[in-house]
Amino acid sequence: MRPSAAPHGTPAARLHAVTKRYGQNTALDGLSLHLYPGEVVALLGPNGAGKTTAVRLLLGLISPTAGSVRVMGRDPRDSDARTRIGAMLQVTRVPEMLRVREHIDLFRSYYPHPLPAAEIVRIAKLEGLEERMFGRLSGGQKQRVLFGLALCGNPDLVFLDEPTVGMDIESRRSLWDEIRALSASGKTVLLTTHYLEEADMLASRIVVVNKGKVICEGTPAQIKHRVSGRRIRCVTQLEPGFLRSLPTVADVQQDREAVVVTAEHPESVVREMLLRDPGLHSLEVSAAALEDAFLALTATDSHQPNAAPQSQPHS
Ligand SMILES: Nc1ncnc2c1ncn2[C@@H]1O[C@H](COP(=O)(O)OP(=O)(O)OP(=O)(O)O)[C@@H](O)[C@H]1O
Repeated sequence: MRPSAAPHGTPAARLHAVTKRYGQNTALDGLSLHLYPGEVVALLGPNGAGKTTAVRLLLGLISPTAGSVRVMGRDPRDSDARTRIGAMLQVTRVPEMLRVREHIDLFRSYYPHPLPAAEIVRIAKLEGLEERMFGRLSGGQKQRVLFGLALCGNPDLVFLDEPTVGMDIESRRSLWDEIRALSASGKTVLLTTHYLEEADMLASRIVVVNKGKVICEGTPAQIKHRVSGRRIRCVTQLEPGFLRSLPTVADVQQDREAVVVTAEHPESVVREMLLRDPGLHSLEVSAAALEDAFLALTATDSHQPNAAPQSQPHS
């Protein structure tokens, strides 16, 4: 079972009331984020929300304008902190002409207590690829190498930025298993992803960020619960404006030829829709998904720029 969303104890890493400005642009606005040992935390948010900025601060690559950043109780630029962190970033570039084995050996040499190379090969499923040049690997294989390199120093804290981009379903699922194994062994994982299914499957806690602030956090189930109601999906001639006027309808979205209506009481909404449009077809009613919750949360926040953050910071 996954841990609860209310961890406690000493955080492995924390951002406390952090503001980060780039000139006039406020990327993070008083954001607090605590990561506890054994957690897989998914940081979600629309483009430009501040996710990368938060990760770059925790990696010590940039400094906060205000607030404090700590990794293992230290400044993240401190070498003791840095050697306990592993990162797989979208921007990670490694020489194309080095072989996989050479990359692993090189990365292992940066750390005082590296994992054995064979262990990296096993965890990242690189068997048979050791002698291949990095530049000759497929996109998904490159991702697996970068995952392996992030683990070379046997880190306590691992940052994974969109780790399964470009992977086929089998590789994605096997990487999820490895990420679960990392957290089961007490390591802390911070994951950013645009695949909400990935956050749903992996995260013990989801932190939703928008415009540099935490707008919501909790287990995937708690986040989904924030969107009460269910999803009605069907193909209909009825106008979105009319659908929005029906009792308990919270949201109406077009999805290709279908319309997706979120409503507290789908039965009465469906009844009314069928009455008004006898040609309505392809009807499905399902529970709200994480995607619905995410869209509803970030949309509400966009409409209310001064909405109070709803996180529950840990002291
Ligand atoms: N070096 C920089 N100089 C100026 N502005 C920046 C810089 N880096 C980020 N920003 C701005 O800060 C805000 C947050 O950016 P950030 O990259 O942290 O968002 P993100 O949530 O990671 O987005 P995405 O999902 O698109 O990667 C954005 O408005 C971005 O344009």
